Amino acid sequence: MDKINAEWAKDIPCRNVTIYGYCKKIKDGCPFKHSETDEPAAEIQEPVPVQQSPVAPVPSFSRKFNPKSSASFTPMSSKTPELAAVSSFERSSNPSSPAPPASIPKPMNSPLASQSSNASFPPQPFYSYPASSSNGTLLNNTILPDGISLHDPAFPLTQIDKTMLANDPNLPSANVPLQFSSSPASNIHQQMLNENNINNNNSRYPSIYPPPHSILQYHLYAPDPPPQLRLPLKPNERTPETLFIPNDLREQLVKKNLASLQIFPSGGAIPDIVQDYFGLVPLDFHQKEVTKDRYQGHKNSLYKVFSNLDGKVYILRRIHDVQIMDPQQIAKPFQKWNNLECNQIVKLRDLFLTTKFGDSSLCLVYDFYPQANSLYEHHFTNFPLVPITQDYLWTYLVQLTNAINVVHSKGFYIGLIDWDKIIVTGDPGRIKLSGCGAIDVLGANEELDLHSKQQMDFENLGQLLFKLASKIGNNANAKIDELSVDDQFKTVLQYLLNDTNDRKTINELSQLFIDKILSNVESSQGYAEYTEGILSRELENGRLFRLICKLNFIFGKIESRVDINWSESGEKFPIILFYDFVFHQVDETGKSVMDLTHVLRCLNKLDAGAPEKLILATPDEMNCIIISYKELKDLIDTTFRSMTQ
Ligand SMILES: Nc1ncnc2c1ncn2[C@@H]1O[C@H](COP(=O)(O)OP(=O)(O)OP(=O)(O)O)[C@@H](O)[C@H]1O
Repeated sequence: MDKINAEWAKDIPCRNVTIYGYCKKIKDGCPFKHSETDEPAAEIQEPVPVQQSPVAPVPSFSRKFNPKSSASFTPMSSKTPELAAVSSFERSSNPSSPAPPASIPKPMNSPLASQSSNASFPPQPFYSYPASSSNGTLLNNTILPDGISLHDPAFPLTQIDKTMLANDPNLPSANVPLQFSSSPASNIHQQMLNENNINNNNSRYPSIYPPPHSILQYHLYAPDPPPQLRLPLKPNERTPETLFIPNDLREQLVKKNLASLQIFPSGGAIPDIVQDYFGLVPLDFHQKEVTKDRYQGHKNSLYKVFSNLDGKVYILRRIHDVQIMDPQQIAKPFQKWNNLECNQIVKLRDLFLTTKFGDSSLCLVYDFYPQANSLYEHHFTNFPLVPITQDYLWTYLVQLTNAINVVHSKGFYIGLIDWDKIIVTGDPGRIKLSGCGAIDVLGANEELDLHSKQQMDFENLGQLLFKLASKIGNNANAKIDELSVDDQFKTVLQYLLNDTNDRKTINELSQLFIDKILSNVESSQGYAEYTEGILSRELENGRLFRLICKLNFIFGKIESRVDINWSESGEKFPIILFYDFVFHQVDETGKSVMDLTHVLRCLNKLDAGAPEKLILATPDEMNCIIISYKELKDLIDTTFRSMTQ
């Protein structure tokens, strides 16, 4: 920053002009290039409408636009409600059609593309904002497209943003409460709904999902190198894997997110909207032949769907061509299964009849578990195959016994326990019964009394475990005694498959493997602690990321190079020194020191505003400042605030 000889700057266009339309430092001798016509913003003329159109009177700016000072900044003013009718703001070469809204400023003071004052901008980024109330107060839990929370005090809104949000007729008004879920997927969903409102104000549903910028690119993360390529670490060095979430778990979670966000081309035989659900993606792509009649002779299909009520992802099972006259036939099973709380049963969320598929279809909506496979697929068809072992058999037995216990204690029965109808939702061998409730609605097994139906559950469980056990060592057609499992497991199978005993109870059953229940509790607890530990490693990432963003917003701005406040005697100079102190440490030989612990320690103290003092020295070590983290924090906050006003 050579302030005395500013010759180098004379050919560089002034950023102030680019951003604000004028340079307030011009009178103080700003050394950057200004064109002759540059004048203070107050003199900028009111925007002149290009033409009066009955559809959309859109202002066009004849000069460089200065959103800060221009009182006429009404990007989507409520005075021009017809603007909403301009669908998707496409560029049009037709002179009689309304011009697109010109020069809408980008959020967060990003430079306007001011080279052409009539340039139109793709509206999407601007309108992906969540709603604001009329006084500009933001609703809670809203996020920017890049995931920065708008109500985060670290990122107060600029006046431009507030004006834009407050005046935007495309955004829902403050009195329409928006239901934001805390899940990222639903935030994205809400954002997408807002985006869609631009394209078609009459539609409540989005046409594009997910918006391209929200697709997670997990393959862009560099994987850990193979062991032979790993560099030996010094005692104080750590690999990212030991500090942050392990790669395989992260990839697994990212894939789950991707699976949730998956879309299917609209049109064709699949309706766009079914009741409160949209974005149907067919799920049952597996190649297996359906040999069983599980739904009283009715065909069935499975879709992943988005709910328009809460933005979450669900699965929708459609049972084709069902005629139900009595509403109670739907209401009663729904109440039963919807109220059931059991970790081993996929929750039924909704149940309705619809004609959207072209027939009278019964639709059952359940929780969606991304990347879940059926037990059969998990162990016998999908790649990589997970070999079935006796440990798996025990854990499945424990979990399914719990499911039967919960259901029987409520006074009903499961009816369907099969390896196609059990999904594996995660480690270690976590399973859930899916598809519960359907046979109740269809009135299957009506000839049986409750006791017989419940006894059928024990038998179904026995048959499932027998089929699984016979796959260990490939003992097809073997008898229980010939299976490659231990005697304790054989005893359980004998109990479950004993035709002569029609008084089986959960108590008797669980006594046969009480030790396995205890070890199951132990392993579940261990896994919970492991995941909690990983979660705690990631705990501060978001906060520190926001802090680093804040520092970077204010550090190294071109204007600061000519601003006296940032010079060695200026009040902002400690920020420059602190930035160097955190990130540009060198050892006594001048070699860079990259110590993550040092960075984290400094940033944490800064964030907390610790009273601890530190010495900040200039690179030539001729000057130094003693300052506390608290003072630095205040200085950085004031600087950041002044930039955002
Ligand atoms: N709740 C769920 N969440 C996520 N994926 C699921 C869920 N339920 C099922 N799936 C996936 O959908 C696939 C198909 O399930 P489905 O219950 O239709 O099995 P199926 O063998 O086709 O049964 P059916 O004979 O009833 O059609 C499963 O293999 C599983 O991968």
